[in-house]
Amino acid sequence: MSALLEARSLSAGYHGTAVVHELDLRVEPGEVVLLLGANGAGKTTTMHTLAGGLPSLGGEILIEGEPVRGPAHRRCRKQVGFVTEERMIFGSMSVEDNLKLGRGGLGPALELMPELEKFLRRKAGLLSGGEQQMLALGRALAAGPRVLLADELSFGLAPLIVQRLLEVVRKAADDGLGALLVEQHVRQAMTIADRIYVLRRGRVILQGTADEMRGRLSEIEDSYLSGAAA
Ligand SMILES: Nc1ncnc2c1ncn2[C@@H]1O[C@H](COP(=O)(O)OP(=O)(O)OP(=O)(O)O)[C@@H](O)[C@H]1O
Repeated sequence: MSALLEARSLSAGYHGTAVVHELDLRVEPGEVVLLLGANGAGKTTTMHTLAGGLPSLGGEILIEGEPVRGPAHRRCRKQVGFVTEERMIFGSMSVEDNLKLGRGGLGPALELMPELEKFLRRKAGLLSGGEQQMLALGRALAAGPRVLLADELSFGLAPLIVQRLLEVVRKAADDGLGALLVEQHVRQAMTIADRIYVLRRGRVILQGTADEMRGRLSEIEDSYLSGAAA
């Protein structure tokens, strides 16, 4: 069976110079997959390339078994949702209007994130960082993507909010979504993850199930995720 999202020997980078080399990665329906690595390992470059914001420098990206090449809007049509730490919301618009702008509309977003109901008339820019990210994630998931790419979804947020955002992603995966997450909150993210890839200098140096990795978490953090290991 085809993976929802697959990178085959993907090279990615800037101005023709690869910083991610021959990456092989799969996300299956129902899976939450973590992409980990120290600063500069190539996680964001990988996510932007998979999302279509950066052209790939080699290899293939397949969505539901079909190779994709086009720019980001073409990939969105292929049902890839993308959320980043930059909280893609319209700050001067109300929460309600932000949700209505999403392809999924208001109802499904509120079902996913009932917390947003009490803020509907508030300008999105006045919400806390965590509430803004709930808005961005709720809107992205309400659109019903097959794949969610989330780059530092919970950057700078309090643990309780991080837990809530991760729970929502887990629930969506339980309903059939495939999610690829880059997360600084490694221990928390591991609690909802199925599989993990660890990148170092743009190459996968470790991969396995979350169960396999959980027992080795301290070692993984010391060896691969510290700044010095980039
Ligand atoms: N716009 C850019 N132009 C040129 N090189 C870049 C650009 N953005 C990132 N890089 C380089 O690409 C490499 C990978 O960076 P990337 O941001 O993908 O890593 P990362 O794993 O996401 O790190 P971090 O956790 O710090 O965000 C780094 O060497 C970085 O300096």
